[in-house]
Amino acid sequence: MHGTRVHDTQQPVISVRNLWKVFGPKAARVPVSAELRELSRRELLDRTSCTAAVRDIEFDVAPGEVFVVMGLSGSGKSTLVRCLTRLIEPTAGEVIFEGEDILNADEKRLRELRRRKFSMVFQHFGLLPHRCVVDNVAYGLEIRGVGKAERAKRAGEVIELVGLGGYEKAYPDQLSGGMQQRVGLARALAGDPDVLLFDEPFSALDPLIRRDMQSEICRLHREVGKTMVFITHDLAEALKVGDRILIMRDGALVQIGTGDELVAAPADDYVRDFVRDVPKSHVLTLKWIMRPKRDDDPLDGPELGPDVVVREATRSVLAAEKPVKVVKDGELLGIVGDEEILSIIAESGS
Ligand SMILES: Nc1ncnc2c1ncn2[C@@H]1O[C@H](COP(=O)(O)OP(=O)(O)OP(=O)(O)O)[C@@H](O)[C@H]1O
Repeated sequence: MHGTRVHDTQQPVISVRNLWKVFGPKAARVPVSAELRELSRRELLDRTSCTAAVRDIEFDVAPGEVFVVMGLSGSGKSTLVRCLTRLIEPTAGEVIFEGEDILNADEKRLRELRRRKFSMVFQHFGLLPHRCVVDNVAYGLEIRGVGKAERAKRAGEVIELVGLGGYEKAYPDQLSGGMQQRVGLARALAGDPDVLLFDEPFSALDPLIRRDMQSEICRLHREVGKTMVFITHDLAEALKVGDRILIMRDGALVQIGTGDELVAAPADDYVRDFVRDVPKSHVLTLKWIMRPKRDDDPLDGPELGPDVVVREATRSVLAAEKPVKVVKDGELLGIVGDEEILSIIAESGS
């Protein structure tokens, strides 16, 4: 969802600092021991019978951002996201939500936060089988004590929003997987939470339906602008829905960046492996491929911005008789000619 960028001046919705989740006996000693903290996953398990599922993670999520957490199976994605609402109790660290450290919240406050501020969408929908669509969607509102007429009105609105108008009285087993997940989405949106958390929501769906649902998330995000934290192990999905992507390995943070940053400048071989098959021309923007101006460059060619995706610029660069100037706020940042474009296209295999 390009275009929504993080602004440094905005107060983050979620700030995570030095977060650890260790499973196993006497887990709390691990984050505070200079020696144990440094052990590899295997060494830690052998020495202490503990698994550090989340190791010293830090990040901020900006208002309205779609923040993706990605990594191979077992890298700690689900544990990390569950720690954000204390569905899993963190071992150490801070989770600041709208200025409040929720690790200090008591049970009552935590229940309130989960009911009003966060909503989670799971891979296996978690719908109530004996309730029709509208009653599933309204369930959270019912628990909050919202009156019947208001529940029905709000449920009707979000059912329309996710494209399920007409199915209000259907039961979950009468719906396809994609439609059931739309019900899951409507249910999550019904309570108007500040943050939506998605745990691999589309992994159980057929590839075509999955693609539709990814587009649906982009559309919903444009329409409602909610802050979202989205777990996936699929890079194409991460690139499609995410403003920024956090890559995890063995519980630790490897890199955080926008899709083009990860593809252009992977932090290590693990990230490089993830992004290897991404068609570069679809992700990289002109700022990554431009070269410095040379003295003999004609400067009366067309202008394009640094954030134009290479694929979108290809036609105009190749059609232009002069090299294209990459310009932002009137400043010449660099030059892109046929050579720069063609080398990226060749690498992309597209
Ligand atoms: N309750 C638990 N007790 C002990 N170890 C656990 C527990 N839950 C998770 N782990 C371990 O923590 C690590 C991270 O698991 P987690 O499920 O967070 O990874 P993931 O990246 O979400 O994987 P997947 O994509 O397969 O769901 C794994 O090694 C897992 O075995």
